[in-house]
Amino acid sequence: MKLTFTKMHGAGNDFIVIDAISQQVDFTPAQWQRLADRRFGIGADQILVVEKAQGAGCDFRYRIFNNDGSEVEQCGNGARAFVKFVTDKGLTTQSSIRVETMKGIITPRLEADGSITVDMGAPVLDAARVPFDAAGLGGWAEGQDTLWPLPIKYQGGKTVFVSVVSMGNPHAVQVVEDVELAPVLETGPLIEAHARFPNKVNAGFMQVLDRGHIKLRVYERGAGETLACGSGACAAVVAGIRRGLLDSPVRVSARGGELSIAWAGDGEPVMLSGPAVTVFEGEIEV
Ligand SMILES: N[C@@H](CCC[C@H](N)C(=O)O)C(=O)O
Repeated sequence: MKLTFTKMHGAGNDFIVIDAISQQVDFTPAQWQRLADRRFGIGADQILVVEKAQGAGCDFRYRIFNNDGSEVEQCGNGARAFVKFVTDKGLTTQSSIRVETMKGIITPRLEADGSITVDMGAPVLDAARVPFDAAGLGGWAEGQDTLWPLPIKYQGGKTVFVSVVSMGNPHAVQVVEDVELAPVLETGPLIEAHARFPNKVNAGFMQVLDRGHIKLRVYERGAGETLACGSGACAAVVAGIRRGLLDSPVRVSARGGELSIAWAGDGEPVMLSGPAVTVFEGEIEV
């Protein structure tokens, strides 16, 4: 069958976006993997699938697949691409859209100036619900946050200290001195697959430049290091504010572009803003 798609990105985090309202889309993990493959397929960090809403009061359902074929709960940069896609394709005329994801409802909004802001919902800060297995681990308080020691098999054995946050999907965030020198590619996979995270985890490396500006790299679960991670930016800013290092709003400089995160504190939703760009449209035989 022939599948039409749109190639998009948000700050360099790239997506294949598929309209599954007008097309039959029911692929295996191996097929998703092949579509996202940069040599044998179209190439992308994630595939975003736009479907009709299932529940009342929602406008669409939004499914997300990592480039390893796994289906996941959340994608912040993807949510902005999603809004641009449904708007450009004439699937909605609303500026505020209620979208079902695997982990709840998110509410992205197309602003009058064309920028897109996503209400990502309130972060989950209870370690067990991230999920993170803290049994027998001595975490300690820093500000309102808890830092957890995570032993990893790197350079003969190292311990990294992480904040754990769920933005619908799990994140482990550590503060590093210089993000460009941080061993993201070496330790990212070890943190991603650490036994303390039963669903695996996205590993964030944050350098604090000042109280309103961070540099961030994220080794994404199921996708490797990407040029930006929206939910990772939210998790890093939440951890930084709770640790007493940052004040909202925070500018997040990723390798692929800039994001802006605002958060009023525990129980409040995290607001994510940033770009969404269409690169090309295409058709592929699946
Ligand atoms: N790029 C994303 C997150 C995509 C999902 C993530 N890799 C996971 O497995 O949780 C974003 O912008 O949030």
